[in-house]
Amino acid sequence: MTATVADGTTTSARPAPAAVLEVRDLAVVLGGRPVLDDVRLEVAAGELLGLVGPNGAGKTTLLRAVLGLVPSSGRISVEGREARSGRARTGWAGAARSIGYVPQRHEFAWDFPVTVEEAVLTGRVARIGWLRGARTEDYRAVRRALDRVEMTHLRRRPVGELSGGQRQRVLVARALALDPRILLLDEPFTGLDVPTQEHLTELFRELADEERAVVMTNHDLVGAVHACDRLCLLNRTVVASGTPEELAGPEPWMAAFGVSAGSPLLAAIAQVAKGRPAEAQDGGGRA
Ligand SMILES: Nc1ncnc2c1ncn2[C@@H]1O[C@H](COP(=O)(O)OP(=O)(O)OP(=O)(O)O)[C@@H](O)[C@H]1O
Repeated sequence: MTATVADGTTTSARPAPAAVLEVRDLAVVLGGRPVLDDVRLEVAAGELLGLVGPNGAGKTTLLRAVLGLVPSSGRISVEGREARSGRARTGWAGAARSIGYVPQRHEFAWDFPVTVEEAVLTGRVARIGWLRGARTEDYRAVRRALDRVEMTHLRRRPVGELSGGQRQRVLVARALALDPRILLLDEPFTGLDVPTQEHLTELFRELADEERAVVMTNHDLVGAVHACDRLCLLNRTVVASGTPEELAGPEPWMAAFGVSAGSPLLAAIAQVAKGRPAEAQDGGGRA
């Protein structure tokens, strides 16, 4: 595992496994303003990566750039195949089948008159296509995804009648309906109670342990330090990245978040990072 700090310092504890998602020199300009610059990121199979940074740091934009939803330049490769090279989109259609995306909950049209099952089926569009009908295998994939998030019993419920936690599970199931190698989750815990957060964290851990690369943005920094194998501290560019243990010191957090040395946040992060169980320090359930 490698910890890289923006000043170029790199420490390496063991060789990094092959990256399933690789981002190089990524830049995004929106409304004439640079939002991301020189972003470099690698995520390996089996890894749960926390993408953290202050409001407006570009976390959502980074996920959207990986999905090809915002104009960008740089190189993005998915499972070893280039989805973007320079300014050219080369293999985005193929990449879309490998990536499951869970947007922020408010981005989904919950007042649309569809059932849970139908909403999850929309996650198969990259495989089915817009104009073809769903087949038995698609409904089977939906059923498996709903089982996974324990929502099968609510499959005929209109999505507008669901609670916040149930809606979050539907969005996760919708992403899982593709059986993706990469899962991108944008603030999956916002507005959820602690038991629901813990339950979803366990699920994300399991999904990573199945050799998926899981990336989640999270405003709960202490929670991210506790749960993730590795953290990427983003503020327009990658300020630092490494395991929670490698990032236990205050400097990267002060640089990324602009907090002062006396911030209680720094002590909480250090305490959680150093107190993580040995198996978590070794990358969760990964071999
Ligand atoms: N469509 C857009 N046009 C212009 N600027 C945009 C657009 N979308 C996002 N931005 C700007 O890009 C910057 C990064 O936004 P982004 O939503 O990626 O940040 P974030 O780290 O996810 O923030 P938060 O934690 O508040 O959700 C912000 O300054 C935002 O105003």
